[in-house]
Amino acid sequence: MHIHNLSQKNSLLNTFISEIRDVTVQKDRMRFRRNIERIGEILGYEMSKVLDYNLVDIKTPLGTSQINLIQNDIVLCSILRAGIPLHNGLLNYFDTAENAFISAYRHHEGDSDNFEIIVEYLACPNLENKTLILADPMLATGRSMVSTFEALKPYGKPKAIHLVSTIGAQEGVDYVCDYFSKDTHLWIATVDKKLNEKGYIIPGLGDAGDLSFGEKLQH
Ligand SMILES: O=P(O)(O)OC[C@H]1O[C@H](OP(=O)(O)OP(=O)(O)O)[C@H](O)[C@@H]1O
Ligand SMILES: O=c1cc[nH]c(=O)[nH]1
Ligand SMILES: [Mg+2]
Repeated sequence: MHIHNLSQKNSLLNTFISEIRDVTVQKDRMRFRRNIERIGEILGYEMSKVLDYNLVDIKTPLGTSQINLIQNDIVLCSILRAGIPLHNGLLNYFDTAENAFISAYRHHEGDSDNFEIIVEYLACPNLENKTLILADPMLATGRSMVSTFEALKPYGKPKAIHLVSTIGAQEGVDYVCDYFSKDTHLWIATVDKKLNEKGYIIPGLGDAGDLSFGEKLQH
């Protein structure tokens, strides 16, 4: 897998990462969502550099200008619910993309720290020969990404796969590396060292879904 960990180079991205982590700043729900969206915009821009381009003639009022434009048929698939702000950020730049949505959540049996990933809602276009962007802000164990991709398989074989995330744990990065093919790209804002016993990224940021949309009841 091609891993692009963007925090390895200093940039404005660090400001947005620091704000989604900061226990005080992250309480501003609108700012939290907007920062995830801004990170999505930056990750999308970086990803655009490895897409396929065609030389196109653009007619101006005074002549013709030639420019390379993206020729990939992009399908942007996000994992509900925490994926929504990241989806919006990517869609701000890939404005003609087709869209897919899938829900994945952790189901805990009673008080147990163990959980299974439940995939329920799925709306997806044909993926055959498309460029699939699979977005989820948190890559903790990596199981949501993998379960999601398994559920997408009946929709066709993409010609390229780009995983997009804001904060990952090394364990989750290793897990998706083992599962996805070598030519898959991972675009990630930063990677933390570990997970706690409940599968939360440490230091991470807490629960991205709750921070974006409010706490949900466990069921
Ligand atoms: O890599 P994993 O270990 O699978 O964990 C990451 C998943 O956990 C979060 O979703 P959550 O289950 O909290 O659902 P939510 O979006 O409704 O908050 C997050 O948005 C990912 O989908
Ligand atoms: O740290 C984590 C792990 C999974 N999901 C989150 O929202 N945060
Ligand atoms: Mg959550």
